[in-house]
Order: sequence, then C-alpha cells, then structure tokens
Amino acid sequence: MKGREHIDEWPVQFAPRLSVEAVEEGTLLAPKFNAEGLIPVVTTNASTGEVLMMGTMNAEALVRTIEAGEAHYWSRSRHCLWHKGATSGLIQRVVEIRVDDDQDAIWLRVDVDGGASCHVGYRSCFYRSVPIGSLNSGPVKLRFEETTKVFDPEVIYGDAPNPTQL
Ligand SMILES: N=c1c2ncn([C@@H]3O[C@H](COP(=O)(O)OP(=O)(O)OP(=O)(O)O)[C@@H](O)[C@H]3O)c2ncn1[C@@H]1O[C@H](COP(=O)(O)O)[C@@H](O)[C@H]1O
Ligand SMILES: [Mg+2]
Ligand SMILES: [Zn+2]
Repeated sequence: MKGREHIDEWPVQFAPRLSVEAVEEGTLLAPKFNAEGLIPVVTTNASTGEVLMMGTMNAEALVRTIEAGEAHYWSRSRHCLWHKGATSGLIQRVVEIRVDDDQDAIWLRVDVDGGASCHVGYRSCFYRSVPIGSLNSGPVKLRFEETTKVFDPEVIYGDAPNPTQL
C-alpha cells in the first residue's frame, strides 16, 4: 500500500484467528486468505439482490474497500490490485460488507455507477443460465437472461487485452 509499506501502518487492522468461537461468534474481523493470499468475494446489487460478480481480494484490496467504500479486487488475470471502475467509470459503491461464518468469504452489497458490472457489457457477469433437465446430446445450450448490453466494451475499454483466458 503506497506510503504504508508495513501492514501495521494500514488504516484497517485484522484480528488474529485465535479460536473457532472467536472467528464464528466474535465481533472482530479475522479474514482467512488462502495460500495465495486471496479471499473469494461475491458482489450483489444492494437493491435487487442480483448476483453481479464473483471476484477475489487480497488483504490490500479488502483494506482499500473498507477504507474507501468502493470495491477493490485482486485481478488474477492481470495480477494487480483492481479498483473496479477505474477505467470504465463503473464504480461499485459499497453499501454493506459481510463476512461469512468462518470468515473465508466476503459478500459486497453495492450500487453500481452506470448500472453494469461485467466487462462483457452486461449488468451481471451471470448473464446466462443453464437449462435444467435438458438432456439432448451435445453441449449444453445456454440461455441469455440478459439480452441487451448496458455498454459497448469496445468503446469503453478500447484495445485493452480481454481478461477472459481460455
Ligand atoms: N472490468 C473488468 C471486469 N468487470 C467484471 N469482471 C469480472 O470479474 C471477475 C473477476 O475478474 P479477474 O480479472 O479477477 O479474473 P479472475 O476470475 O480472478 O481470473 P480467471 O481465473 O477468471 O482468469 C470475472 O468474472 C470478470 O468477468 C471483470 N473482469 C475484468 N475487467 C477488466 O478490468 C479492466 C478495468 O475495467 P474497470 O474496472 O471496469 O474500469 C478492464 O481491462 C476490464 O476488461
Ligand atoms: Mg473468472
Ligand atoms: Zn463479467
């Protein structure tokens, strides 16, 4: 974190994970980051509950999100701290941050400037559904639940590399 190189200088401190009871029933934030230093984050629309994104944070992204009230993630495809909307203006304003029982998953409830959270141009990253019970042979055919894009990624992101990796 720029100008605050040591974790003790960060504006938000996490508690140590000293007991199951403290983690599950206590009142201190003691997040569990995985071996790569990451924690999964599910982000929903604060008004509608719609799931918008599944992302990851490192400790710095979580601290910055708490500090700024705007969603910050760790981009695994671009290997950098990612302030969502820094390029596109599609900032996610955090209404509430929740942590799950064992504190190894984060839930962000957000309002989104511009109404879209997906780099493909849709409102939600989960813009397609998988039909239940369709057992025809061949690949499962997806159904588009969102049919119009909120924005045109080519206009917004230009020639930036597409983060979707095959
Ligand atoms: N803007 C987005 C963006 N919005 C939503 N998402 C979704 O966020 C999820 C996490 O993205 P990551 O890049 O962290 O990828 P990952 O899932 O960790 O890594 P993979 O294993 O999938 O490669 C994915 O489901 C993405 O589809 C985005 N992923 C990438 N971007 C890129 O971020 C850059 C900045 O965009 P803004 O933040 O909108 O300014 C642009 O280059 C965009 O292409
Ligand atoms: Mg992904
Ligand atoms: Zn997406």
